[in-house]
Amino acid sequence: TPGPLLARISVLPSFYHACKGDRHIWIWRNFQVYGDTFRAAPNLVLFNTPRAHADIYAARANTTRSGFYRAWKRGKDDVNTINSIDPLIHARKRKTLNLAFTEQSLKAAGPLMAVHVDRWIELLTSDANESEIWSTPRDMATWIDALVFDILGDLCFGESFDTKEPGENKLKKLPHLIMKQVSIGYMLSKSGLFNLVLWLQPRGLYALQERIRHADVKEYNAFVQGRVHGRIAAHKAGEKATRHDMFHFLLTATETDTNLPAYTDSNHLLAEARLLVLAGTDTSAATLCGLFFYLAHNPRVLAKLNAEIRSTFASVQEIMLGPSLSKCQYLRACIDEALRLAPPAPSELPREVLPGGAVIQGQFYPPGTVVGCSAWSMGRDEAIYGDAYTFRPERWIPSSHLDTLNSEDQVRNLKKIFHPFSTGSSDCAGRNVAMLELLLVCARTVWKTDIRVAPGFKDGEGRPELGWGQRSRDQFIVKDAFLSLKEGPVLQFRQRLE
Ligand code: HEM
Repeated sequence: TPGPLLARISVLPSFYHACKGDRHIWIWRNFQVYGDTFRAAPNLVLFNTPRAHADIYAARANTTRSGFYRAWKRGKDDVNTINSIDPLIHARKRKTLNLAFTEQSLKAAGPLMAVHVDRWIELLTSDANESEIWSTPRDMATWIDALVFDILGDLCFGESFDTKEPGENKLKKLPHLIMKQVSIGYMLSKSGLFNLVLWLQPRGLYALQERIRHADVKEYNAFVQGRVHGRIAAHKAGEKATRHDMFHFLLTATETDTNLPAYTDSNHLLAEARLLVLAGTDTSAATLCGLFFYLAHNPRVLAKLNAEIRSTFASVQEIMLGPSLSKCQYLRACIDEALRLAPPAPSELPREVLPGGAVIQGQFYPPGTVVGCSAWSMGRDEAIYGDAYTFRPERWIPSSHLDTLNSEDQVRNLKKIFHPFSTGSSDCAGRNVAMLELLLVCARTVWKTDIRVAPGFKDGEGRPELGWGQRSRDQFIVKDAFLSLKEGPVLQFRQRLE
Protein backbone atom coordinates (compact mmCIF):
# COMPACT_ATOMS: atom_id res chain seq x y z
CA THR A 1 0.00 0.00 0.00
CA PRO A 2 1.42 3.44 -0.86
CA GLY A 3 1.93 6.21 1.66
CA PRO A 4 4.59 8.58 2.96
CA LEU A 5 7.78 6.56 3.49
CA LEU A 6 8.20 7.56 7.14
CA ALA A 7 4.57 6.69 7.94
CA ARG A 8 4.98 3.24 6.40
CA ILE A 9 7.83 2.39 8.74
CA SER A 10 7.01 4.45 11.84
CA VAL A 11 4.08 5.82 13.88
CA LEU A 12 5.86 9.16 14.22
CA PRO A 13 4.07 11.18 11.48
CA SER A 14 0.65 10.03 12.67
CA PHE A 15 1.61 10.78 16.29
CA TYR A 16 3.10 14.15 15.36
CA HIS A 17 -0.09 15.28 13.62
CA ALA A 18 -2.25 13.96 16.47
CA CYS A 19 -0.21 16.18 18.83
CA LYS A 20 -0.45 19.13 16.44
CA GLY A 21 -4.22 18.69 16.10
CA ASP A 22 -4.20 18.59 12.30
CA ARG A 23 -4.18 14.83 11.79
CA HIS A 24 -7.44 15.00 9.80
CA ILE A 25 -5.84 17.52 7.42
CA TRP A 26 -2.70 15.37 7.13
CA ILE A 27 -4.91 12.41 6.18
CA TRP A 28 -6.78 14.54 3.61
CA ARG A 29 -3.48 15.72 2.07
CA ASN A 30 -2.24 12.15 1.77
CA PHE A 31 -5.40 11.16 -0.09
CA GLN A 32 -4.73 14.01 -2.52
CA VAL A 33 -1.20 12.68 -3.09
CA TYR A 34 -1.58 8.89 -2.95
CA GLY A 35 -5.15 8.32 -4.15
CA ASP A 36 -7.92 6.63 -2.23
CA THR A 37 -5.80 4.29 -0.04
CA PHE A 38 -2.65 4.95 1.95
CA ARG A 39 -0.69 3.51 4.84
CA ALA A 40 -0.81 6.06 7.67
CA ALA A 41 1.29 3.99 10.12
CA PRO A 42 2.97 0.56 9.91
CA ASN A 43 -0.25 -1.15 11.01
CA LEU A 44 -2.86 1.37 9.85
CA VAL A 45 -4.37 1.60 6.36
CA LEU A 46 -6.86 4.36 5.55
CA PHE A 47 -9.40 4.43 2.71
CA ASN A 48 -11.48 7.12 1.06
CA THR A 49 -14.24 5.35 -0.89
CA PRO A 50 -17.83 4.34 -0.12
CA ARG A 51 -16.96 0.77 -1.03
CA ALA A 52 -14.17 0.59 1.53
CA HIS A 53 -16.45 2.23 4.11
CA ALA A 54 -18.99 -0.56 3.62
CA ASP A 55 -16.27 -3.24 3.74
CA ILE A 56 -14.99 -1.87 7.06
CA TYR A 57 -18.08 -0.67 8.95
CA ALA A 58 -21.11 -2.56 7.64
CA ALA A 59 -22.71 -5.14 9.95
CA ARG A 60 -21.29 -7.97 7.81
CA ALA A 61 -17.67 -6.67 8.02
CA ASN A 62 -15.16 -8.96 9.68
CA THR A 63 -13.80 -6.15 11.87
CA THR A 64 -14.18 -4.85 15.40
CA ARG A 65 -13.23 -1.67 17.25
CA SER A 66 -9.47 -1.48 17.72
CA GLY A 67 -7.67 -1.26 21.07
CA PHE A 68 -7.77 2.52 20.65
CA TYR A 69 -11.20 2.55 22.34
CA ARG A 70 -9.57 1.57 25.62
CA ALA A 71 -7.63 4.84 25.67
CA TRP A 72 -10.19 6.52 27.97
CA LYS A 73 -10.87 3.65 30.28
CA ARG A 74 -10.34 4.89 33.81
CA GLY A 75 -10.28 1.64 35.76
CA LYS A 76 -10.95 -2.05 35.40
CA ASP A 77 -14.62 -1.53 36.30
CA ASP A 78 -15.06 1.19 33.72
CA VAL A 79 -16.64 -1.16 31.21
CA ASN A 80 -19.19 0.32 28.82
CA THR A 81 -20.56 -0.23 25.33
CA ILE A 82 -17.95 1.73 23.41
CA ASN A 83 -14.88 0.32 25.15
CA SER A 84 -16.09 -3.28 24.94
CA ILE A 85 -14.20 -4.28 21.85
CA ASP A 86 -15.03 -7.98 21.91
CA PRO A 87 -17.87 -8.15 19.33
CA LEU A 88 -20.04 -10.49 21.43
CA ILE A 89 -19.71 -8.46 24.62
CA HIS A 90 -20.30 -5.27 22.67
CA ALA A 91 -23.45 -6.69 21.05
CA ARG A 92 -24.86 -7.66 24.45
CA LYS A 93 -24.12 -4.29 26.01
CA ARG A 94 -25.44 -2.43 23.00
CA LYS A 95 -28.72 -4.31 23.10
CA THR A 96 -29.29 -3.17 26.67
CA LEU A 97 -28.12 0.38 25.99
CA ASN A 98 -30.63 0.58 23.14
CA LEU A 99 -33.40 0.39 25.75
CA ALA A 100 -32.53 3.98 26.64
CA PHE A 101 -33.17 5.01 23.04
CA THR A 102 -36.72 3.98 22.30
CA GLU A 103 -39.52 5.88 20.58
CA GLN A 104 -40.88 6.57 24.05
CA SER A 105 -37.65 8.08 25.36
CA LEU A 106 -37.28 10.17 22.22
CA LYS A 107 -40.76 11.60 22.70
CA ALA A 108 -39.96 12.40 26.31
CA ALA A 109 -36.71 14.11 25.27
CA GLY A 110 -38.24 16.77 23.00
CA PRO A 111 -40.09 18.96 25.54
CA LEU A 112 -37.19 18.65 27.92
CA MET A 113 -34.70 19.89 25.32
CA ALA A 114 -37.02 22.70 24.29
CA VAL A 115 -36.94 24.25 27.77
CA HIS A 116 -33.15 24.47 27.59
CA VAL A 117 -33.10 25.79 24.04
CA ASP A 118 -35.62 28.55 24.81
CA ARG A 119 -33.77 29.62 27.93
CA TRP A 120 -30.52 29.62 25.95
CA ILE A 121 -32.00 31.88 23.26
CA GLU A 122 -33.29 34.19 25.97
CA LEU A 123 -29.75 34.44 27.37
CA LEU A 124 -28.22 34.88 23.91
CA THR A 125 -30.41 37.90 23.25
CA SER A 126 -30.56 39.17 26.84
CA ASP A 127 -28.71 42.38 25.99
CA ALA A 128 -30.61 42.90 22.74
CA ASN A 129 -34.11 43.44 24.04
CA GLU A 130 -35.07 45.98 21.48
CA SER A 131 -35.70 44.61 18.05
CA GLU A 132 -33.06 46.61 16.15
CA ILE A 133 -30.20 45.87 18.53
CA TRP A 134 -27.64 43.12 18.01
CA SER A 135 -26.39 41.25 21.06
CA THR A 136 -22.77 41.51 22.11
CA PRO A 137 -20.58 39.00 20.23
CA ARG A 138 -21.18 35.44 21.45
CA ASP A 139 -18.47 32.80 21.16
CA MET A 140 -20.54 29.84 20.03
CA ALA A 141 -17.88 27.32 21.06
CA THR A 142 -18.58 28.06 24.73
CA TRP A 143 -22.26 28.94 24.39
CA ILE A 144 -23.09 25.74 22.55
CA ASP A 145 -20.97 23.59 24.86
CA ALA A 146 -23.01 24.91 27.77
CA LEU A 147 -26.36 24.31 26.08
CA VAL A 148 -25.55 20.79 24.98
CA PHE A 149 -23.98 19.88 28.31
CA ASP A 150 -27.08 21.04 30.21
CA ILE A 151 -29.39 19.14 27.86
CA LEU A 152 -27.41 15.93 28.25
CA GLY A 153 -27.20 16.28 32.02
CA ASP A 154 -30.95 16.64 32.12
CA LEU A 155 -31.63 13.81 29.65
CA CYS A 156 -29.27 11.45 31.42
CA PHE A 157 -29.57 12.25 35.09
CA GLY A 158 -32.77 14.23 35.35
CA GLU A 159 -30.88 17.30 36.52
CA SER A 160 -29.51 20.22 34.52
CA PHE A 161 -25.85 21.03 35.07
CA ASP A 162 -26.91 24.69 34.72
CA THR A 163 -23.71 25.68 32.95
CA LYS A 164 -25.45 28.06 30.56
CA GLU A 165 -26.72 30.21 33.44
CA PRO A 166 -24.73 33.34 34.31
CA GLY A 167 -22.59 33.28 37.44
CA GLU A 168 -20.12 30.93 39.06
CA ASN A 169 -20.47 27.22 38.43
CA LYS A 170 -17.59 24.80 38.67
CA LEU A 171 -19.16 22.53 36.07
CA LYS A 172 -18.68 25.27 33.44
CA LYS A 173 -15.08 24.23 32.92
CA LEU A 174 -16.03 20.63 32.31
CA PRO A 175 -16.67 20.46 28.57
CA HIS A 176 -13.18 21.92 28.17
CA LEU A 177 -11.59 19.52 30.67
CA ILE A 178 -13.34 16.50 29.17
CA MET A 179 -11.98 17.44 25.74
CA LYS A 180 -8.52 17.79 27.23
CA GLN A 181 -8.74 14.20 28.42
CA VAL A 182 -10.06 13.07 25.05
CA SER A 183 -7.12 14.71 23.27
CA ILE A 184 -4.54 13.22 25.66
CA GLY A 185 -6.02 9.75 25.06
CA TYR A 186 -5.89 10.39 21.30
CA MET A 187 -2.24 11.43 21.32
CA LEU A 188 -1.30 8.46 23.51
CA SER A 189 -3.14 6.08 21.23
CA LYS A 190 -1.15 7.26 18.23
CA SER A 191 2.19 7.10 20.04
CA GLY A 192 4.39 4.05 19.90
CA LEU A 193 3.83 3.58 23.64
CA PHE A 194 0.13 2.80 23.53
CA ASN A 195 0.43 -0.95 23.98
CA LEU A 196 2.70 -0.37 26.94
CA VAL A 197 0.13 2.03 28.40
CA LEU A 198 -2.63 -0.57 28.00
CA TRP A 199 -0.40 -3.13 29.69
CA LEU A 200 0.49 -0.78 32.54
CA GLN A 201 -3.05 0.43 33.21
CA PRO A 202 -4.20 -2.47 35.38
CA ARG A 203 -0.68 -2.66 36.85
CA GLY A 204 -0.74 0.63 38.72
CA LEU A 205 -1.27 3.19 35.96
CA TYR A 206 -5.02 3.51 36.61
CA ALA A 207 -4.26 4.42 40.21
CA LEU A 208 -1.64 6.95 39.14
CA GLN A 209 -4.01 8.50 36.59
CA GLU A 210 -6.62 8.90 39.31
CA ARG A 211 -4.09 10.62 41.58
CA ILE A 212 -3.04 13.19 38.99
CA ARG A 213 -6.55 13.87 37.70
CA HIS A 214 -7.60 17.54 37.67
CA ALA A 215 -9.51 18.51 40.83
CA ASP A 216 -12.47 19.78 38.79
CA VAL A 217 -12.72 16.50 36.91
CA LYS A 218 -12.69 14.66 40.22
CA GLU A 219 -15.51 16.91 41.33
CA TYR A 220 -17.49 16.16 38.19
CA ASN A 221 -16.90 12.43 38.69
CA ALA A 222 -18.11 12.72 42.26
CA PHE A 223 -21.17 14.64 41.05
CA VAL A 224 -22.08 12.02 38.44
CA GLN A 225 -21.38 9.22 40.89
CA GLY A 226 -23.59 10.92 43.48
CA ARG A 227 -26.43 11.21 40.99
CA VAL A 228 -26.09 7.63 39.83
CA HIS A 229 -25.92 6.16 43.33
CA GLY A 230 -28.79 8.36 44.47
CA ARG A 231 -30.95 7.14 41.63
CA ILE A 232 -30.05 3.51 42.28
CA ALA A 233 -30.86 3.87 45.98
CA ALA A 234 -34.24 5.50 45.22
CA HIS A 235 -35.03 2.73 42.75
CA LYS A 236 -34.13 0.04 45.27
CA ALA A 237 -36.27 1.75 47.88
CA GLY A 238 -39.18 1.33 45.50
CA GLU A 239 -39.63 5.04 44.77
CA LYS A 240 -41.63 5.62 41.61
CA ALA A 241 -39.76 7.51 38.92
CA THR A 242 -41.07 10.99 38.38
CA ARG A 243 -39.29 11.42 35.08
CA HIS A 244 -38.56 9.02 32.28
CA ASP A 245 -35.06 10.15 31.41
CA MET A 246 -32.40 7.89 29.87
CA PHE A 247 -31.15 6.86 33.25
CA HIS A 248 -34.59 5.61 34.19
CA PHE A 249 -34.61 3.35 31.14
CA LEU A 250 -31.15 1.99 31.95
CA LEU A 251 -32.02 1.48 35.58
CA THR A 252 -35.15 -0.51 34.79
CA ALA A 253 -33.69 -2.39 31.80
CA THR A 254 -33.98 -6.16 31.93
CA GLU A 255 -32.24 -8.84 29.89
CA THR A 256 -34.69 -10.00 27.25
CA ASP A 257 -33.92 -13.71 27.70
CA THR A 258 -33.85 -13.89 31.51
CA ASN A 259 -35.95 -10.89 32.53
CA LEU A 260 -33.36 -10.14 35.20
CA PRO A 261 -32.03 -6.59 35.74
CA ALA A 262 -29.51 -5.79 33.01
CA TYR A 263 -27.21 -3.77 35.22
CA THR A 264 -26.40 -5.61 38.41
CA ASP A 265 -23.10 -3.82 38.95
CA SER A 266 -23.61 -0.13 39.71
CA ASN A 267 -20.13 0.58 38.33
CA HIS A 268 -21.27 -0.58 34.92
CA LEU A 269 -24.31 1.66 35.09
CA LEU A 270 -22.04 4.54 36.03
CA ALA A 271 -19.68 3.73 33.15
CA GLU A 272 -22.58 3.71 30.71
CA ALA A 273 -23.92 7.01 32.04
CA ARG A 274 -20.48 8.57 31.60
CA LEU A 275 -20.31 7.25 28.05
CA LEU A 276 -23.62 8.94 27.25
CA VAL A 277 -22.32 12.30 28.44
CA LEU A 278 -19.10 11.91 26.50
CA ALA A 279 -20.64 10.58 23.28
CA GLY A 280 -23.59 12.95 23.41
CA THR A 281 -22.04 16.32 24.18
CA ASP A 282 -18.94 17.14 22.15
CA THR A 283 -20.37 15.45 19.07
CA SER A 284 -23.57 17.50 19.04
CA ALA A 285 -21.70 20.63 20.11
CA ALA A 286 -19.13 20.39 17.31
CA THR A 287 -21.88 19.79 14.75
CA LEU A 288 -23.89 22.78 15.97
CA CYS A 289 -20.84 25.04 15.88
CA GLY A 290 -20.21 23.95 12.29
CA LEU A 291 -23.86 24.45 11.42
CA PHE A 292 -24.02 27.98 12.88
CA PHE A 293 -20.68 28.82 11.25
CA TYR A 294 -21.88 27.83 7.79
CA LEU A 295 -25.31 29.44 8.21
CA ALA A 296 -23.84 32.74 9.35
CA HIS A 297 -21.22 32.68 6.59
CA ASN A 298 -23.78 31.91 3.88
CA PRO A 299 -26.53 34.56 4.05
CA ARG A 300 -28.26 33.02 1.02
CA VAL A 301 -28.70 29.71 2.81
CA LEU A 302 -29.72 31.36 6.08
CA ALA A 303 -32.37 33.45 4.33
CA LYS A 304 -33.80 30.37 2.65
CA LEU A 305 -33.82 28.46 5.95
CA ASN A 306 -35.47 31.43 7.68
CA ALA A 307 -38.22 31.41 5.09
CA GLU A 308 -38.85 27.70 5.55
CA ILE A 309 -38.93 27.76 9.35
CA ARG A 310 -40.89 30.96 9.69
CA SER A 311 -43.52 29.93 7.16
CA THR A 312 -43.95 26.42 8.60
CA PHE A 313 -44.45 27.38 12.24
CA ALA A 314 -46.71 30.10 13.57
CA SER A 315 -45.07 30.07 16.98
CA VAL A 316 -41.87 28.75 18.45
CA GLN A 317 -43.79 26.30 20.68
CA GLU A 318 -45.00 24.51 17.56
CA ILE A 319 -41.41 23.53 16.75
CA MET A 320 -41.41 20.02 18.21
CA LEU A 321 -40.96 16.43 17.05
CA GLY A 322 -43.76 15.77 14.57
CA PRO A 323 -44.84 15.91 10.92
CA SER A 324 -44.29 19.67 10.48
CA LEU A 325 -40.69 19.40 11.63
CA SER A 326 -40.13 16.36 9.40
CA LYS A 327 -41.47 18.36 6.45
CA CYS A 328 -38.72 21.00 6.83
CA GLN A 329 -36.44 19.47 4.26
CA TYR A 330 -34.18 22.49 3.88
CA LEU A 331 -33.51 22.45 7.63
CA ARG A 332 -32.62 18.77 7.44
CA ALA A 333 -30.42 19.44 4.40
CA CYS A 334 -28.54 22.21 6.26
CA ILE A 335 -27.85 19.76 9.09
CA ASP A 336 -26.62 17.06 6.71
CA GLU A 337 -24.41 19.60 4.98
CA ALA A 338 -22.93 20.63 8.36
CA LEU A 339 -22.33 16.97 9.26
CA ARG A 340 -20.58 16.52 5.90
CA LEU A 341 -18.22 19.49 6.23
CA ALA A 342 -17.83 19.57 10.01
CA PRO A 343 -17.98 15.95 11.17
CA PRO A 344 -17.50 15.79 14.95
CA ALA A 345 -15.06 12.85 14.69
CA PRO A 346 -12.99 14.00 11.70
CA SER A 347 -10.37 11.24 11.46
CA GLU A 348 -10.77 7.48 11.19
CA LEU A 349 -12.90 5.38 13.56
CA PRO A 350 -10.29 2.62 13.81
CA ARG A 351 -11.36 -0.97 13.24
CA GLU A 352 -9.21 -4.08 13.60
CA VAL A 353 -9.50 -6.93 11.12
CA LEU A 354 -10.68 -10.11 12.91
CA PRO A 355 -9.30 -13.65 12.49
CA GLY A 356 -9.89 -14.85 8.96
CA GLY A 357 -8.92 -11.48 7.49
CA ALA A 358 -11.04 -9.06 5.48
CA VAL A 359 -11.30 -8.01 1.86
CA ILE A 360 -11.41 -4.25 1.67
CA GLN A 361 -11.82 -2.60 -1.68
CA GLY A 362 -10.91 -5.83 -3.40
CA GLN A 363 -7.71 -6.32 -1.42
CA PHE A 364 -7.13 -8.88 1.35
CA TYR A 365 -5.97 -7.58 4.75
CA PRO A 366 -4.72 -10.03 7.41
CA PRO A 367 -6.14 -10.25 10.96
CA GLY A 368 -4.83 -7.56 13.26
CA THR A 369 -4.54 -4.88 10.57
CA VAL A 370 -6.12 -1.61 11.69
CA VAL A 371 -8.21 0.06 8.99
CA GLY A 372 -10.57 3.02 8.73
CA CYS A 373 -12.13 5.89 6.80
CA SER A 374 -11.93 9.57 7.76
CA ALA A 375 -15.17 11.54 7.75
CA TRP A 376 -13.37 14.83 7.03
CA SER A 377 -11.88 13.43 3.80
CA MET A 378 -14.93 11.39 2.76
CA GLY A 379 -17.13 14.50 2.92
CA ARG A 380 -14.73 16.44 0.74
CA ASP A 381 -14.44 13.94 -2.11
CA GLU A 382 -14.82 15.95 -5.31
CA ALA A 383 -15.52 12.81 -7.32
CA ILE A 384 -18.70 12.38 -5.26
CA TYR A 385 -19.78 15.88 -4.32
CA GLY A 386 -18.40 18.00 -7.19
CA ASP A 387 -18.36 21.40 -5.48
CA ALA A 388 -17.32 19.57 -2.31
CA TYR A 389 -16.05 22.68 -0.50
CA THR A 390 -19.26 24.65 -0.92
CA PHE A 391 -21.93 24.66 1.78
CA ARG A 392 -24.86 23.88 -0.51
CA PRO A 393 -27.79 22.15 1.24
CA GLU A 394 -29.60 21.88 -2.11
CA ARG A 395 -27.45 18.85 -2.93
CA TRP A 396 -29.55 16.83 -0.45
CA ILE A 397 -32.94 17.74 -2.00
CA PRO A 398 -34.41 16.46 -5.27
CA SER A 399 -35.40 19.39 -7.48
CA SER A 400 -36.54 20.03 -11.02
CA HIS A 401 -35.91 23.78 -10.79
CA LEU A 402 -33.19 24.76 -13.26
CA ASP A 403 -31.04 26.52 -10.63
CA THR A 404 -31.01 23.56 -8.28
CA LEU A 405 -31.54 20.67 -10.70
CA ASN A 406 -31.04 17.41 -8.84
CA SER A 407 -32.68 14.07 -9.60
CA GLU A 408 -34.26 11.71 -7.06
CA ASP A 409 -31.62 9.15 -8.00
CA GLN A 410 -28.72 11.52 -7.36
CA VAL A 411 -30.03 12.32 -3.89
CA ARG A 412 -30.76 8.70 -3.07
CA ASN A 413 -27.24 7.69 -4.12
CA LEU A 414 -25.65 10.43 -2.02
CA LYS A 415 -27.66 9.49 1.05
CA LYS A 416 -26.79 5.84 0.63
CA ILE A 417 -23.08 6.53 1.09
CA PHE A 418 -23.32 9.27 3.72
CA HIS A 419 -22.79 7.94 7.24
CA PRO A 420 -22.29 10.76 9.75
CA PHE A 421 -23.49 8.44 12.53
CA SER A 422 -21.40 5.55 11.22
CA THR A 423 -23.09 2.30 10.29
CA GLY A 424 -23.32 -1.36 11.27
CA SER A 425 -23.36 -2.85 14.74
CA SER A 426 -21.34 -0.07 16.35
CA ASP A 427 -23.08 2.93 14.85
CA CYS A 428 -24.35 5.84 16.95
CA ALA A 429 -26.80 4.64 19.58
CA GLY A 430 -28.12 8.16 20.08
CA ARG A 431 -28.65 9.26 16.50
CA ASN A 432 -32.38 9.99 16.85
CA VAL A 433 -31.84 11.99 20.02
CA ALA A 434 -28.93 13.79 18.36
CA MET A 435 -30.97 14.63 15.25
CA LEU A 436 -33.87 15.89 17.35
CA GLU A 437 -31.49 18.10 19.30
CA LEU A 438 -29.92 19.54 16.13
CA LEU A 439 -33.37 20.19 14.63
CA LEU A 440 -34.78 21.86 17.73
CA VAL A 441 -31.74 24.03 18.48
CA CYS A 442 -31.43 25.20 14.89
CA ALA A 443 -35.12 25.71 14.11
CA ARG A 444 -35.98 27.46 17.36
CA THR A 445 -32.95 29.77 17.16
CA VAL A 446 -33.66 30.66 13.54
CA TRP A 447 -37.35 31.24 14.30
CA LYS A 448 -36.63 33.58 17.18
CA THR A 449 -33.53 35.47 16.09
CA ASP A 450 -31.63 37.01 13.23
CA ILE A 451 -28.05 35.81 13.11
CA ARG A 452 -24.84 37.33 11.75
CA VAL A 453 -21.09 36.93 12.10
CA ALA A 454 -19.89 39.53 14.62
CA PRO A 455 -18.07 42.14 12.51
CA GLY A 456 -14.30 41.68 12.71
CA PHE A 457 -14.41 38.19 14.27
CA LYS A 458 -12.83 35.45 12.17
CA ASP A 459 -12.80 32.60 14.68
CA GLY A 460 -13.13 29.19 13.09
CA GLU A 461 -12.31 30.40 9.56
CA GLY A 462 -9.51 28.87 7.51
CA ARG A 463 -6.53 31.14 6.85
CA PRO A 464 -3.97 31.18 4.03
CA GLU A 465 -1.09 30.78 6.48
CA LEU A 466 -2.51 27.47 7.75
CA GLY A 467 -1.49 25.90 4.46
CA TRP A 468 -2.84 23.30 2.12
CA GLY A 469 -6.31 22.10 3.10
CA GLN A 470 -7.01 24.94 5.54
CA ARG A 471 -6.53 28.05 3.43
CA SER A 472 -10.10 28.91 2.61
CA ARG A 473 -11.88 31.43 4.84
CA ASP A 474 -15.19 29.81 3.90
CA GLN A 475 -14.27 26.58 5.67
CA PHE A 476 -14.90 25.86 9.36
CA ILE A 477 -11.55 24.63 10.61
CA VAL A 478 -11.31 22.48 13.72
CA LYS A 479 -8.50 20.71 15.53
CA ASP A 480 -8.53 16.95 15.56
CA ALA A 481 -8.46 15.35 19.00
CA PHE A 482 -10.42 12.30 17.75
CA LEU A 483 -13.42 14.53 18.47
CA SER A 484 -13.24 18.05 17.07
CA LEU A 485 -11.80 20.91 19.10
CA LYS A 486 -13.57 23.99 17.84
CA GLU A 487 -12.95 27.71 17.94
CA GLY A 488 -15.88 30.02 17.36
CA PRO A 489 -17.75 31.07 15.35
CA VAL A 490 -18.37 34.38 17.10
CA LEU A 491 -21.88 35.51 16.24
CA GLN A 492 -24.43 38.15 17.10
CA PHE A 493 -28.15 37.66 17.55
CA ARG A 494 -31.09 40.02 17.22
CA GLN A 495 -34.62 39.40 18.38
CA ARG A 496 -36.77 38.79 15.40
CA LEU A 497 -39.60 41.16 14.60
CA GLU A 498 -42.66 38.95 14.95
C1 HEM B 1 -24.41 15.17 15.98
C2 HEM B 1 -24.32 14.34 16.95
C3 HEM B 1 -23.72 12.97 16.93
C4 HEM B 1 -22.96 12.36 15.97
C5 HEM B 1 -22.53 12.91 14.62
C6 HEM B 1 -22.63 11.05 16.46
C7 HEM B 1 -21.87 10.11 15.78
C8 HEM B 1 -21.46 8.90 16.31
C9 HEM B 1 -20.55 8.00 15.66
C10 HEM B 1 -19.90 8.24 14.30
C11 HEM B 1 -20.38 6.92 16.48
C12 HEM B 1 -19.45 5.71 16.24
C13 HEM B 1 -18.15 6.04 16.92
C14 HEM B 1 -17.05 5.05 16.75
O1 HEM B 1 -17.26 3.93 16.31
O2 HEM B 1 -15.92 5.42 17.08
C15 HEM B 1 -21.19 7.16 17.66
C16 HEM B 1 -21.30 6.28 18.73
C17 HEM B 1 -22.12 6.49 19.82
N1 HEM B 1 -22.94 7.58 20.03
FE1 HEM B 1 -23.18 9.17 18.82
N2 HEM B 1 -23.20 10.88 17.69
C18 HEM B 1 -23.88 12.03 18.02
C19 HEM B 1 -24.61 12.27 19.16
C20 HEM B 1 -24.88 11.34 20.13
C21 HEM B 1 -25.79 11.54 21.24
C22 HEM B 1 -26.58 12.82 21.50
C23 HEM B 1 -25.74 10.40 22.00
C24 HEM B 1 -26.45 10.05 23.27
C25 HEM B 1 -27.33 10.73 23.86
C26 HEM B 1 -24.82 9.48 21.35
C27 HEM B 1 -24.52 8.23 21.81
C28 HEM B 1 -23.61 7.37 21.22
C29 HEM B 1 -23.21 6.10 21.81
C30 HEM B 1 -23.71 5.52 23.11
C31 HEM B 1 -22.26 5.54 20.92
C32 HEM B 1 -21.54 4.20 21.09
C33 HEM B 1 -22.34 3.12 20.44
C34 HEM B 1 -21.68 1.76 20.49
O3 HEM B 1 -20.56 1.64 20.97
O4 HEM B 1 -22.30 0.80 20.03
N3 HEM B 1 -24.33 10.09 20.20
N4 HEM B 1 -21.84 8.37 17.52
